[in-house]
Amino acid sequence: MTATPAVEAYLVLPTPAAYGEAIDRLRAASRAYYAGENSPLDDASYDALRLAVLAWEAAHPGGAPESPTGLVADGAAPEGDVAHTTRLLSLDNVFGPEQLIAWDASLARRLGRPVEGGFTVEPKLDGAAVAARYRDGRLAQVVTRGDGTHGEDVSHVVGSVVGLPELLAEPLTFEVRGEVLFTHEQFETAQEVRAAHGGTPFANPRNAVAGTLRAKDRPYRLEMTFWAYGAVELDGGSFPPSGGTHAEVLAAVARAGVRTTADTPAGLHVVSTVAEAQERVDAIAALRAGLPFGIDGVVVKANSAAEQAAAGLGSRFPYWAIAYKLSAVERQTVLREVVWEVGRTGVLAPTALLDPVEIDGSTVSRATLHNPADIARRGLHLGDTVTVYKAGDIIPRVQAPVPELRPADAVPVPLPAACPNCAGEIDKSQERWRCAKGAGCALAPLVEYAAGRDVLDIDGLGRTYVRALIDAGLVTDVADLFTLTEEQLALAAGSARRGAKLAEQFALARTRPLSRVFCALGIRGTGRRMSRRLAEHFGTMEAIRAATAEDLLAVEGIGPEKAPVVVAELAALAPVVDKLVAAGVNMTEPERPAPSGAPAEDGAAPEGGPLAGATVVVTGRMTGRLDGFGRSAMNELIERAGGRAGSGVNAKTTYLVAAPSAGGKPSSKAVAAEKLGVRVLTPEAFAELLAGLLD
Ligand SMILES: NC(=O)c1ccc[n+]([C@@H]2O[C@H](COP(=O)([O-])OP(=O)(O)OC[C@H]3O[C@@H](n4cnc5c(N)ncnc54)[C@H](O)[C@@H]3O)[C@@H](O)[C@H]2O)c1
Ligand SMILES: [Zn+2]
Repeated sequence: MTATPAVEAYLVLPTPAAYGEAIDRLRAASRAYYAGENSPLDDASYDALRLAVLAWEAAHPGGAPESPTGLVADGAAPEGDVAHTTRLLSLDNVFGPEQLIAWDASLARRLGRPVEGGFTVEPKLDGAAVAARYRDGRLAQVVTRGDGTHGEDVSHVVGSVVGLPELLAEPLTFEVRGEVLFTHEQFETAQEVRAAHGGTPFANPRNAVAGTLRAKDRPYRLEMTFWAYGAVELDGGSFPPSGGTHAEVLAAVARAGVRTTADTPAGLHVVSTVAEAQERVDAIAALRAGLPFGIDGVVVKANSAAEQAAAGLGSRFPYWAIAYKLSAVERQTVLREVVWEVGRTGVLAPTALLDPVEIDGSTVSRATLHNPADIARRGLHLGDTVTVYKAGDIIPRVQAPVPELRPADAVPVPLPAACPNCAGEIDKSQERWRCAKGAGCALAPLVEYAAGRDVLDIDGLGRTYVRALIDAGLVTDVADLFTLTEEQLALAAGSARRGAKLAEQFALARTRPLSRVFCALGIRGTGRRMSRRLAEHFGTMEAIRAATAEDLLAVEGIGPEKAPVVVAELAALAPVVDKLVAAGVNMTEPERPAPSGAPAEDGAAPEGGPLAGATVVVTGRMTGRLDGFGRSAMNELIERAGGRAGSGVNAKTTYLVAAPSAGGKPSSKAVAAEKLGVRVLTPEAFAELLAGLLD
């Protein structure tokens, strides 16, 4: 897989007037962007416009002395008064493999020979550049990039940036340069803290960094993270040692106690040729969706300090480094409508309908929203231009509105007054609203889910039969499934033969473990994993029913908010559970044989187990003994073996379980695993490892 170019379609500016207008738009966008305000353009649109301006300038040399394209931050960064030790520059971009090769060739022309010292490849962290000055081991000052020669003093952030310690173990004096950003987790927290203080939500993590660096008198502090990608001498000090390579400088910085790009899950890689660099770029691109922070590209640098010095600096960027841009994962589009659907547990799920927009290789026209409180916190209006985020195979989500672009007739997103499914009352006691009928409201999705392979596994009971049974009034809750006669089934299934087959399946379904039966009930917050934990902890349905909210707190993942909800909903479902018991459905969880050594106490994840301490990522269809194991069955298996199931391959992954793909082309996860030296196991080999658990 090759990382796809971010911008494929180039705009063409037809007239000098269009060119002038484009420059004005760029400048206005940059001013907002670098000040941490909402830009009227998303990055992809900004980049496309900038490329058009560059193309016009190339065709009309000397035409525009006032153009921002040659300046750091388009000359639009807020003015600062702290002089940089040496200029702190931006990076030039490439958008594809050919351009990377061309960059290598241009570097060779500057050096008068091909690059000999090799290259480094590291993530392009999507935050804001800062220079942090350590004097005698103490963090003395933090300065923004500004216009590249002068930046703003933002030392007020000292103490709230992970990776940038206030005190080093040794009394070193030097300046470290790197990126400050909000990890996804820190960003979520930041949004909550900000909302709690009545602030408007940040449009995205990058924008939040720019704003947070500049905000000196906020009543709250937001934690951010720093990773260094360079260091220079300060006050004539002798650190970092000169003459080394880029990788050596970062290693020295790391030893001093400051985090570097090498410490990120994407890592810092040293390679000899630009072809190898391209492979690393692709590998990091494949990791992107699973990274705990945003990246907008991959940076390739000449590793040798001598070659860096020989290549030199331009006005806007160094010639010895290049940013390989990845496609934007965030775009702006218009929020047209919000639809509400009732899920299997009766929860009302809002979905945003958007003007279609291309993000990360697919067209997005729907995105998830969380709940009414969250919609209100974000201040979303119908008609708003909103930022939408999507990476890899995650479900697109609406991040925030751009209030500056709100049309006059925009209205706050209307919230439903009645259940959109049954028109009944809504229970608003929790942040996630729910039909007062609970799982009883949306019977079809509940029964379809219950019949699914990962739950009661009633083969042959698909959507159509479920609807037919409900329409005929034969099924009014999940328990009714088990009292259906063969004749009734035959009627719904359309033939006696199929009816008999279904009856056989129902007989099997009666024997499923408690965890699956419990999951079929549709209690809020009890998906497959939570149902399994509950069943393993209590052992029998009777014990779960007898449990108080306090008893439930002993189960991992159940907190004081969820516990009473589970107790109340289970109590409300008493008639259904009684009917299930009467129909002879199994109500116990089989004892798990403790895999090895330590017996599993209270059904908690075993301490030992063949996968103890391991993180396992699974991709593709399983084969051999694991044939038919879906994602949740695999996760269950991994957890039972004492391991942790991961979703994306990164440096912490122990194994990737992947069937060799039919076309012979490895999946992006397999490519990433190979680059990171993660062991790849076939489903057969993995089954072998867990043989004791599969019998
Ligand atoms: N939406 C808008 O209105 C708007 C306006 C201006 C700029 N932008 C976006 O910003 C980009 C240009 O901004 P820029 O000039 O700040 O450059 P940039 O952000 O594209 O690249 C340079 C920066 O990358 C950062 N960086 C991250 N990881 C790095 C690493 N490992 N090594 C070295 N540097 C690393 C540094 O902060 C450096 O200053 C545009 O391509 C555009 O996408 C958007
Ligand atoms: Zn309802």
